[in-house]
Amino acid sequence: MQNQIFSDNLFQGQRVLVTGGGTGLGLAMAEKLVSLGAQVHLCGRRQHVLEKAAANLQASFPDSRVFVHSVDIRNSDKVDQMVQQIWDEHGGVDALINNAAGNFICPTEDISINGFKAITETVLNGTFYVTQAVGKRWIATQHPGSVVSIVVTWVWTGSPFVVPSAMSKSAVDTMTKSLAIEWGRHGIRFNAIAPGVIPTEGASARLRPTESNTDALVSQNPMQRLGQFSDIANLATFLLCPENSWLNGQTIALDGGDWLANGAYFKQYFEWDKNDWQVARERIQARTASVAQS
Ligand SMILES: CCCCCC(=O)SCCNC(=O)CCNC(=O)[C@H](O)C(C)(C)COP(=O)(O)OP(=O)(O)OC[C@H]1O[C@@H](n2cnc3c(N)ncnc32)[C@H](O)[C@@H]1OP(=O)(O)O
Ligand SMILES: NC(=O)c1ccc[n+]([C@@H]2O[C@H](COP(=O)([O-])OP(=O)(O)OC[C@H]3O[C@@H](n4cnc5c(N)ncnc54)[C@H](OP(=O)(O)O)[C@@H]3O)[C@@H](O)[C@H]2O)c1
Repeated sequence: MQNQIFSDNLFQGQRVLVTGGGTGLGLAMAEKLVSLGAQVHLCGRRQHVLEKAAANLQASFPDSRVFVHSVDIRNSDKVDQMVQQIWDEHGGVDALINNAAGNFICPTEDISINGFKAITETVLNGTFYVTQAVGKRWIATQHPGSVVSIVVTWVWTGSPFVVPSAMSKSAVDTMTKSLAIEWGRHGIRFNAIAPGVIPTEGASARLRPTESNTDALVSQNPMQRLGQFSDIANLATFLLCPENSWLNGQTIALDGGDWLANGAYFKQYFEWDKNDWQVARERIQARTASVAQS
């Protein structure tokens, strides 16, 4: 089942850095690449989460080579140190998946500047720091490379109640197109995936903190289902395949056609009153605190 679309060992000899690779969609993409022979580097802030993910991958794929890097991508110096270490100790990477992100729902008029920065400095600045640190080494060594960035369908629709994320993901979408042009001549490709809802613990806790029933999301979707890890793992793998060397500058929606049919998410939150928002905020912040302490 795992390797139905792709031939075994397709990524043998390929080395891939996955930001936010210790959980959710990042881990799903990393697992797929490992299953096809890739060496992967997982980056995230929480060392124990990364170590657990790496141990599980190594248990499932005993020949795999998985390395972890506990780094907050908002810190440009730490990002550069991580990438230099990867080059010094492992000879670099051949591909990068920009997947790490932060987000929470909040009426825009109520977001503090710190809240705005927590999201934008991760999604916009952090993505740039990692991309530049990797890309400049590829250019210096005339090494071809491929970047896949995970954005979201609200780069086309906009989205209420997640405006710092929407602004930042649009910037990453624009980076994808811009660097596809600027760095194409160095053999570096840029593409992006814009998923619809693929349930993960991290996203559900921060975007749907008070509702776990997804029936309405399923029934509104043209394909009558939500996304699965295999959906994004397969598309990321396809985009990163070195054989796809003319596939550059594209952002591909992966949502079963949902945004075409329904537009922006979160319109149901227009019904919420102050109390609903307070409850949502408390739940999101309790979740962030429990994750930080775990
Ligand atoms: C269709 C689906 C699309 C999915 C799109 C996604 O990206 S889903 C990705 C989901 N995954 C994640 O978000 C994982 C990582 N997220 C996180 O770690 C957190 O959620 C985070 C973004 C806030 C970053 O955590 P930090 O520990 O750096 O930040 P910290 O907890 O100190 O909060 C920073 C500021 O944000 C404010 N803040 C946090 N949660 C808030 C909330 N619900 N409503 C209002 N404000 C909030 C805090 O009060 C603080 O401001 P003050 O100091 O002013 O009080
Ligand atoms: N799930 C969906 O429905 C959906 C839809 C569209 C797009 N997306 C996108 O898919 C990506 C993955 O989301 P997910 O649903 O899998 O959520 P997730 O599990 O919460 O993933 C976010 C990852 O980013 C890491 N991270 C967050 N801030 C970081 C920072 N400052 N530095 C380094 N790493 C950081 C987190 O690890 P630490 O907390 O340990 O740092 C975590 O591993 C995100 O880009 C998200 O916007 C998701």
